[in-house]
Amino acid sequence: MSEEDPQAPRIPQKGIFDGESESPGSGNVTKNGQVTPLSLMIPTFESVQTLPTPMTYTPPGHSAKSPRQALVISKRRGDAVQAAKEDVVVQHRVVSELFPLPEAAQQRVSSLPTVSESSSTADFSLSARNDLIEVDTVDDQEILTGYMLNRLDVPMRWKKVKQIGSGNFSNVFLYESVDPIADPRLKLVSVKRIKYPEELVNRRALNPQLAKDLLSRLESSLSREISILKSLDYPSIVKLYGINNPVFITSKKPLRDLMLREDKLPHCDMIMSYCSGGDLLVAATSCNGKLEVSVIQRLFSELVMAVKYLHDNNVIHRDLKLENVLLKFPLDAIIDMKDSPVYLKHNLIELADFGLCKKIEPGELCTARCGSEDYVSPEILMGIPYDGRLSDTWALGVILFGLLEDRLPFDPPPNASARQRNRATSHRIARYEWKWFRLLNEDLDAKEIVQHTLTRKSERWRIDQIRESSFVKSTADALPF
Ligand SMILES: Nc1ncnc2c1ncn2[C@@H]1O[C@H](COP(=O)(O)OP(=O)(O)OP(=O)(O)O)[C@@H](O)[C@H]1O
Repeated sequence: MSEEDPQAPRIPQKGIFDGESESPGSGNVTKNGQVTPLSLMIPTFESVQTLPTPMTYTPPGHSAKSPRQALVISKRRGDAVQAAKEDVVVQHRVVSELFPLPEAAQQRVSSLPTVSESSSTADFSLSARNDLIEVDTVDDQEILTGYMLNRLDVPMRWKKVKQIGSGNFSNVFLYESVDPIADPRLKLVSVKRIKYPEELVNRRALNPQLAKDLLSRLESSLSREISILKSLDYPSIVKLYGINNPVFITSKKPLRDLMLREDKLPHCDMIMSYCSGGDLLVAATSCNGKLEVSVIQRLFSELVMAVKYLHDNNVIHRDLKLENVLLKFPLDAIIDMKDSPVYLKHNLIELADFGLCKKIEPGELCTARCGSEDYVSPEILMGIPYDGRLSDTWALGVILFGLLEDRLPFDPPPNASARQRNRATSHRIARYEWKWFRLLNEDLDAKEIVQHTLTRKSERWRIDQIRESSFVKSTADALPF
């Protein structure tokens, strides 16, 4: 596809937002002059019928948002503070879900890759099977045997220390080497253990077609994540060192191959670099809004360099968010380093979670509606083909705003009325409805980045423009990588 916008469906009704032609904040004006909220429906577009689909799955018994409105609010974010305080990992189900649950029709699910981005399910080995799938679950595995990407023939062993994270698709653990190792980076590693959809694990009423579909999506996203991570080499991007089974590296259809061999769904452990500072969401939240602008500038500039590396290599991330920016050291240690030469010499972050990334052709547009609710761009919400690099720079704007304002831009504003609070985040995103509060009267060059990224795509800054902005340039120029 060309870089030009394809012929997206035009919306005939007045007052319905089309993501490009309406000005932010506009709506239907009634006879008495009141503005009614916009309706967000697109009649047809490939597999998309109704928009926006809220990009969150809320499991029964969980409320999607807690009433507090700050960076600490909502879903995983609400849990994050509690988790940080109690040093526990909180289970959460939010966003960027590749796997619809069987009851998805009634529930709120996001991130279904369109057919063009999923692999074919036609020859999936399950097709010949009955509807029972045995899953090799290893939740309590204390000793992990793994193979380095460059030495797939030599097993190495690590011992589990603790769980350090949890996402929709994985649990993440800290492991420590039990063998003598030459490379000190392999002493402490993080292990991303892929979570299989619960329906597969519990073997609940699984329709074989659905099972095939789920497994096919799982396999394609897993293979994509592994192959792209293998190809990346940048200090500020998480490193994939090894894997628990070489078949995940050597085969293009590892799940099918392993299922044929072992007659059960194999577990997948990705052995990766460890970031002892945890994720930026928890770190920033623990500062209670007191993160200094100079520290934000240092971390954000490095993040911009990481995303520039990706885009220069035709890779889009599609799930940029505070939770996926990992700190190499605890935030306190980073702040204490500020006056040391180390501060600008070494990478302080690693960008993680490449589960939704994609290698693209230079002008290619994407169609998969994926991402995380708070960070997703209007064009993805609208279901029109999108330039993944511009959706990444939108997400960078959300991240920077979040760090500067201590709240995410499309959360209900601090002074929101009850009606505004009840409105979906996607509604505010589609209307580009965000405002400065804390920084309203501040003259800060960081603000121009937010202004030029949280805007319609025809005006949105690309990564090189963010890199050259005054807020990023001075720091990025000083980094040796
Ligand atoms: N290398 C690492 N070092 C330290 N912590 C990590 C590392 N990798 C992941 N984590 C922690 O685990 C969490 C989940 O990891 P990750 O985002 O890769 O999983 P996921 O299942 O793909 O998540 P999501 O639901 O956001 O897609 C991260 O937010 C982070 O807190």
